[in-house]
Amino acid sequence: MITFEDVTKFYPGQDRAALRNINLEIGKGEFVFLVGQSGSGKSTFLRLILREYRPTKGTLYVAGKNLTTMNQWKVPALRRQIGTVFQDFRLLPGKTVFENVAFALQVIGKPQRLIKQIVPETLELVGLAGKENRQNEELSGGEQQRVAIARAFVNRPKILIADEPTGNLDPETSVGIMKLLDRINRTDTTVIMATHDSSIVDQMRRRVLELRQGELVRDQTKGVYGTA
Ligand SMILES: Nc1ncnc2c1ncn2[C@@H]1O[C@H](COP(=O)(O)OP(=O)(O)OP(=O)(O)O)[C@@H](O)[C@H]1O
Repeated sequence: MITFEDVTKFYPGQDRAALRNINLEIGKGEFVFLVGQSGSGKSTFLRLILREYRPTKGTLYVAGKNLTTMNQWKVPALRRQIGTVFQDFRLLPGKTVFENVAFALQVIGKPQRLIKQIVPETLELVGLAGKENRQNEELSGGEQQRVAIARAFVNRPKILIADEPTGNLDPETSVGIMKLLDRINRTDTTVIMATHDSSIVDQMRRRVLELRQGELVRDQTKGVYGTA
């Protein structure tokens, strides 16, 4: 699903690479944790997959496409196959739960009839049935993150990218969010999650990729957090 072939990324004006000679493959339906200290390159890794940047060197394939050579006009189609979830939820303010999730389908031109069917199904999946008409501001942090996950998943993307999704949540709420990501992963969605949450990585025992100063220093199946 994702292949990095000797990928290096320099930001303009930087003399140290943010990512250096990354080689790895992530298969369909895998669950991968991306760990490493602040500045080790995790966000850069995720942003390359989203084609927010191109590699400076090397080749990156995502969902069968070569992102290094992909034309800019094809990027929206790529991004429709990748759901994204962030630490700070990024919901549309002043909108209801239903509207936040429906919006993701409206912007890609799905008919209203379909939206009325799919949104409630997805809200049920994430444990928010009955809360369709709540405003974001009336939700707990964990509930807001569930809305964000519903929005990311409502179009059934092949890949879900989660950048510190539990970073603003207490441990108990975080466990609920991880159960949800696990459930989504079991639908054969590839999940890549950057995190500093050692207890979650240690509990889940999934593949762990560790970056250190832009280099891949560990690729461990059923791994642990294990970074200082
Ligand atoms: N837009 C940018 N321009 C220049 N340098 C950047 C830019 N974004 C990131 N960097 C640099 O690239 C390196 C990797 O940063 P990156 O944000 O990928 O790390 P990270 O592991 O995601 O960190 P964190 O855990 O704090 O989010 C750092 O040295 C950072 O300063």
